Amino acid sequence: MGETPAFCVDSPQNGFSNGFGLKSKGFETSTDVGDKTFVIGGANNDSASSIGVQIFDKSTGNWVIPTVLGTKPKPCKGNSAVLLNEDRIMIIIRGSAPDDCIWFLEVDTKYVKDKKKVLGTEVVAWSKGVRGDAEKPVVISGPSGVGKGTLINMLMKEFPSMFGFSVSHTTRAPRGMEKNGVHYHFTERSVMDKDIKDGKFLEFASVHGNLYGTSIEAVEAVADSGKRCILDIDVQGARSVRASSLDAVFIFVCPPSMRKLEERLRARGTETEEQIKKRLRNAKAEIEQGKSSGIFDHILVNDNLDDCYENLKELLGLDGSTPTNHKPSSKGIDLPLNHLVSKIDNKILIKRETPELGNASKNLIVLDVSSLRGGAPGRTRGLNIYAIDSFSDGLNGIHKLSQRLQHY
Ligand SMILES: Nc1nc2c(ncn2[C@@H]2O[C@H](COP(=O)(O)OP(=O)(O)O)[C@@H](O)[C@H]2O)c(=O)[nH]1
Ligand SMILES: Nc1ncnc2c1ncn2[C@@H]1O[C@H](COP(=O)(O)OP(=O)(O)O)[C@@H](O)[C@H]1O
Repeated sequence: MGETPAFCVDSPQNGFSNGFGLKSKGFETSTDVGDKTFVIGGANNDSASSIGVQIFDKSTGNWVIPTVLGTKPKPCKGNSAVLLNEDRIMIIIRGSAPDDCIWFLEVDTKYVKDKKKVLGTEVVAWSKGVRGDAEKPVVISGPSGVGKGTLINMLMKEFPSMFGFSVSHTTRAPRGMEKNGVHYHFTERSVMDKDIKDGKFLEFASVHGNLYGTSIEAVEAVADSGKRCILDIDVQGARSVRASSLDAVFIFVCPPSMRKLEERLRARGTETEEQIKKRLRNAKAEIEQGKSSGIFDHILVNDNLDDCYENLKELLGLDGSTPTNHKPSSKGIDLPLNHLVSKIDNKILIKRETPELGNASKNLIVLDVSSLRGGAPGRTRGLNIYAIDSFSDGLNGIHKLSQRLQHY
């Protein structure tokens, strides 16, 4: 048997306690989940550009370096760790920018369990926490030629700083105007098969005889740019995403008739006769599934393009008053550098350690984690944050707390 990792607090300068008996020395914290101890902090083993994660398996006495998915937080001067629902650890990063201080390390969520099965290794996944209901990703599906690409282009043109396109991988050949890395990542089948096996895809499906898939990186690249992610994927892909933790808005676009759909496909002139026939055959089943599967939140009929576009904008909450250069709000959290962390029910209390600024300062920050949504891959939404002025005893009980809560 190996030794259980021991972490002790020497002094506040060298380490800190987060209030739960989870202690760190230097820049690491340790959190027990079942038989495993997750040690989080320092730099990642293979790169100094991200925070490290190691697992001590108490049942075997072995240390394990897990496969770490997701965009990772940068190395930091220390963190506090709070276990939530036995399946994810909330990490509060010390000394980071206000929009970069709350992260979640998923250790046993459905997403992580699925990836463990695929990869056959220990897996953890990072997801950054964002306040409130930062705009959900948008999944758009519909038969070939219905106008998905046209509608998405209109949206991206009108709101360039708001939306980002999830660039899929595909094994199909590029069309004349299509650019690698912009419209698709055009890929060899063997490469894509391997990447799928390695767990790099959120979803994939065989569509009209080619393989298509959304990589985790594609979704995270958009989230990292602070934009709302748009996915143009088929119904099978939408079903997979629905079953994932992405927590998106699902929209299905229907043609006004099969005849109109055929006309559009032919007028586009990008497919051979054989490919057009195949796409029209598949369209019938796709429309049936789109309407009856329960996957989609909204069904849009693309008859008149301008009307359909207006309806799409309305669904996405983009009424006339939305500035076209609007960005999804990503207000951060100004955490005091030195703080103590504790948990009461679904509230995480972050108490300033040195309230020398006096009672006028916000001494206690409360993170309400009762309605978290989403998660890896992508963001964890639904964090609610409050601050309390002069709070003499931060751990005095939830009843007192609730009387004093005020919006931050
Ligand atoms: N599941 C899945 N479907 C995708 C993805 N990317 C594109 N598709 C779908 O594949 C189908 C064919 O796309 P494409 O070859 O661009 O043809 P088009 O729909 O006629 O423009 C469409 O239904 C797309 O929505 C993806 O990453 N995953
Ligand atoms: N409402 C519409 N009325 C007429 N033509 C349309 C309409 N919407 C899109 N189109 C045209 O139909 C063709 C197929 O649209 P596209 O956006 O490429 O479809 P998809 O991405 O769903 O395959 C394009 O030539 C486009 O200009």
